[in-house]
Amino acid sequence: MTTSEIGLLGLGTMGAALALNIADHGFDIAVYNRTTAVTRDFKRDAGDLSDRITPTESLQDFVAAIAKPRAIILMVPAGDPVDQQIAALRPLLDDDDLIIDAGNANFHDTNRRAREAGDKPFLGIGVSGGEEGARFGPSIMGGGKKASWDRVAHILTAIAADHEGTPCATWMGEEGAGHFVKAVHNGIEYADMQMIAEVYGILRDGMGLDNAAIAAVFDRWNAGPLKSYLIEISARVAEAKDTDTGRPLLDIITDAAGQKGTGRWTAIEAQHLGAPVPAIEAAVAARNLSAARNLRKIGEEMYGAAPQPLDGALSEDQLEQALIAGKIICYAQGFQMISAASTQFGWKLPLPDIARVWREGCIIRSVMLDDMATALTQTPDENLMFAAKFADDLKANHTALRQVVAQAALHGLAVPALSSGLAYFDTMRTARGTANMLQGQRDYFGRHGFERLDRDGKDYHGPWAD
Ligand SMILES: NC(=O)C1=CN([C@@H]2O[C@H](COP(=O)(O)OP(=O)(O)OC[C@H]3O[C@@H](n4cnc5c(N)ncnc54)[C@H](OP(=O)(O)O)[C@@H]3O)[C@@H](O)[C@H]2O)C=CC1
Ligand SMILES: O=C(CO)[C@H](O)[C@H](O)COP(=O)(O)O
Repeated sequence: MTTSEIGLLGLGTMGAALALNIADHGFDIAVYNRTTAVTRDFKRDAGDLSDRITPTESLQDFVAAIAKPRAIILMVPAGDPVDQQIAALRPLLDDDDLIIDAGNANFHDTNRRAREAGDKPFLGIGVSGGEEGARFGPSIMGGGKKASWDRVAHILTAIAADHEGTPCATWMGEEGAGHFVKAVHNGIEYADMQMIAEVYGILRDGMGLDNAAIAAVFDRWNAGPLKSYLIEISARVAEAKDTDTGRPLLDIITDAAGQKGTGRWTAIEAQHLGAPVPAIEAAVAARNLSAARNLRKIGEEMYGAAPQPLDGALSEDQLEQALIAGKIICYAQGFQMISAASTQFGWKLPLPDIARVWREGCIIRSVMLDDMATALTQTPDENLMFAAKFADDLKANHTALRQVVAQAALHGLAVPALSSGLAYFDTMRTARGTANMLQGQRDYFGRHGFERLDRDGKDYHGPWAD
């Protein structure tokens, strides 16, 4: 039997698309799936690529079909399935065979698995782009030993998205570095999506636009500074019709958002790192609250429906500007978090390269990331809000963000991520804040002490100390 250059286990949405992508780039691939019928269907439906695909129906046959030293991609749900598959595979493998977890693992799990693997090669790679990205060019964020990355870099860079000749696949650092960067990517994704959804709510409830008009607004914005995959697909979602009923699809989708955990992990980790990402945290909270549909129904019955028409208080241009400002602020938070993690975990995460691999292939790809890559190349650890290009953009657009948040509040339209972004902006441009009151309170009730502006030293107390 001819042996394949690489193996892939888990032919779900992402695994099947990734396997076809690998085959499409000329690499022979062995595949295995827990449910055998899926493997057979996959081979049957692979068309011209079928010759490059070796389907297998047992782990033993799967391993035997891969050339040594082997490289095996796992594309199964994060958590126990990954541990189960590693445990099942390792006894069948040689010590120099490489296992690559390409799902959305929690980076703490990837750290643990890398340590458990010891000298046996193991990579954790974040893959973004959804099904289409996986099939035709995802963004890939690698973590683990550099030597292991180098063994498969020719395949990963070949299948990755391409931005003007540069592949969107980069090694980020040791152990869970790749999965950490993917988690922050997803956190930014949550905030970006939430801000778009909030603006959709204003267009719908505040301005009374129908779905087709909203799609047209998003399409128009997609030709300007907001040009991005998420704005583009928001237009497609807004204009879609339900194939069964012919009704606008958005009107029949339940207003409760799912989540698999990456946004929540980002918010939790940001708290551990002391690197605040409040827009991302607001987006995670908004998803949680979206699930509380029964409570929201009770609230509406009790208080009356909040959203009120804006009666011309806001223009579409102001909404566009508010989204520009909000987007810069949420990316600034994400990159600050990556910078903090880089120091905390000793990873030396390449911030400009991270912006570069996000320019194509991934869900948060946008024209803005090009300028972010340039800004981060000049000053990698600087808050993007202070980079000249984005400072200019924020100066031009923050007033609109303020007006949108203010008018939304006055008219009962919930905009938690935009509000949080504005509060972050205002906090970060206020040299004399209000935490002096917090320190006074802490000292009053707990003798925690405070610093003074007019003297050196750390442990002063107020007159209540006696
Ligand atoms: N969908 C997306 O847009 C993206 C997903 N990801 C991540 O990629 C990974 C895979 O996601 P996706 O392809 O969407 O998931 P799917 O649910 O479509 O597919 C899951 C695959 O894993 C297999 N599987 C599930 N549980 C086990 C198990 N315990 N042991 C062995 N095999 C198992 C399934 O096999 P079977 O056919 O037998 O059920 C199936 O092949 C996840 O970590 C996800 O978070 C990353 C980026 C984007
Ligand atoms: O990683 C992804 C995109 O980048 C996946 O689509 C992920 O499932 C999205 O997260 P969630 O399911 O929590 O919305």
